Amino acid sequence: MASISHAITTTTNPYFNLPHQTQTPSSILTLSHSNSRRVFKNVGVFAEHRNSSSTSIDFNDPDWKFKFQQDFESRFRLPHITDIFPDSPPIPSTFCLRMRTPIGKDIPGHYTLDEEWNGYINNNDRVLLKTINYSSPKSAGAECIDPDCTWVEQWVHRAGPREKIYYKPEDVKAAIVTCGGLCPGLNDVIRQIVITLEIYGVKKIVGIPFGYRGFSDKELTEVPLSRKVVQNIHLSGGSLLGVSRGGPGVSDIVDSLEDRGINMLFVLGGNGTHAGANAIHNECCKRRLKVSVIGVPKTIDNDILLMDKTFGFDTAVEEAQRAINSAYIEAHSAYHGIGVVKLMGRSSGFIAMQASLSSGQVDICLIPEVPFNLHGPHGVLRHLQYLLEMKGSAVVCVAEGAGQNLLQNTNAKDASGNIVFGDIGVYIQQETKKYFKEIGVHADVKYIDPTYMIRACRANASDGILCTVLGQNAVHGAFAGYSGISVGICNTHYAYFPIPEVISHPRLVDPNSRMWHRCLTSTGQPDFI
Ligand SMILES: Nc1ncnc2c1ncn2[C@@H]1O[C@H](COP(=O)(O)OP(=O)(O)O)[C@@H](O)[C@H]1O
Ligand SMILES: O=P(O)(O)OC[C@H]1O[C@](O)(COP(=O)(O)O)[C@@H](O)[C@@H]1O
Ligand SMILES: [Mg+2]
Repeated sequence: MASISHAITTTTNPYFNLPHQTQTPSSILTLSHSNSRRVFKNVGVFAEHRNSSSTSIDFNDPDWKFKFQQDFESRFRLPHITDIFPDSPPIPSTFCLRMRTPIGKDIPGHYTLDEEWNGYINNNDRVLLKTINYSSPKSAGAECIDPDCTWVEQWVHRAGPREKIYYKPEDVKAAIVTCGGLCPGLNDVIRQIVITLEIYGVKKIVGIPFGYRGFSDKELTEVPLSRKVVQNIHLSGGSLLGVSRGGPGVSDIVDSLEDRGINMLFVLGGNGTHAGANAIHNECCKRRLKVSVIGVPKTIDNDILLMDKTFGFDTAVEEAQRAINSAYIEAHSAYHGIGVVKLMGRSSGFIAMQASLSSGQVDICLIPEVPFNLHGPHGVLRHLQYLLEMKGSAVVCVAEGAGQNLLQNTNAKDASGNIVFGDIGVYIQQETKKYFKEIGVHADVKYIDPTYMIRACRANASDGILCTVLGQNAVHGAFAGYSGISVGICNTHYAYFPIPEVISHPRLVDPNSRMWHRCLTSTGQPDFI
């Protein structure tokens, strides 16, 4: 309901002051949320930054912000091989862009065609991690550090080629391994890593087959990689090297690295794989091995912290919306049709949320982060009945990890230790059929499970670019001497992160975020509690 109130807007920069009714009459129209049924939970909680150091901050200390930033800087410091080998000499980079020096040397302010310009990243370059200044902890999606939601700058390390490198290309044996489930773009990243390594001058490049398992299984042999081998692999989905879950322990993997003489390891995988990569890095440090371990986050679930998105996610959403479209057409063409689509998303509902948003054909979106009831006056089934009455058909999009409390716990785990979920899609399908039968209303329920179809496809253009940049930056990070790091996109820039910071917990959809609110606005669904 709209209500009249008197308010004064405050703004610090007159040039960016948005025109507003407050600037003419003194009374303005503000939107009251008194009608809203939504409960805004966790207001003021910084979703991605919950950590022991920041929760122990004494905000009465006038220096708290300075101390927080110091702590942040040390947490985001990138492990470097000079931590173990302080005398390791830096050498001039063999990755050279000088042939591509900008022309127009006579134009003032432009670099000249001499030593000055080379296209390298300065080690002190930083990327701003958070770009919104929330003026109130009650702002939708506010991620706050202190109770007043004060602006605190948080900087992470910019990714890219450095002027000095810590490996002679002729001494490098690089290996690539792809672990976990499939994800669109794996081949694009493999390809770009190989191409960039070759540009640095590396000759020994191998692929480890079938994830970490390839380090221990004697029947699996290394795959020699070169530009020629990888030239066209991005034209198809999957992974040239194969993937797997489970596999040997960290100690066995590092034994294998030693035996094979591998000193650069590129690990493509999700949070499990990254936990493994970090453990491999730590073990190499313990054994005093000069090895760079670099992670490239791979997961259609998009559940890695601090990044705009992970590669393959966009493609998965695009494919998922095709399935939703089919469900919509089926439902819309049937008398009292209901389409149910189950999408991946173990603990995070990003695919379901984004696919619902992009398709615009979903009436009910269910994700693991938001509890719901199926039965009862506010349950999903009652709303489906309402939708059939009002519009004759309905589409439900459910993430695989949603509503697990409604199912029997199987206690089963996969080879990597991930919980095997009950099938929420099948359950919703069955319960829906039962419900409408019981109330004597005809309902034609169609269930679509496109799970493996959405991750086995080739990367789309946007993911193709992301993969290319991530692959290149992974190699730059290794040559720069970093280890135990991961590369990601952050506010459209590329950054390196210490692995523990991006996997401390799975990234989740924040039910207070604007994106989830937008999804709810789009579906028009109520709360199901
Ligand atoms: N905490 C961990 N420490 C070491 N290795 C791990 C850990 N969790 C998973 N792994 C290994 O990482 C690989 C991939 O993990 P998984 O959870 O299946 O996929 P993802 O990396 O996509 O999350 C598996 O080979 C698994 O054994
Ligand atoms: O059947 P699989 O291969 O275990 O994969 C299923 C899992 O793969 C995923 O798509 C991605 O998981 P990972 O990021 O761990 O590879 C999950 O959403 C899903 O639970
Ligand atoms: Mg995982």
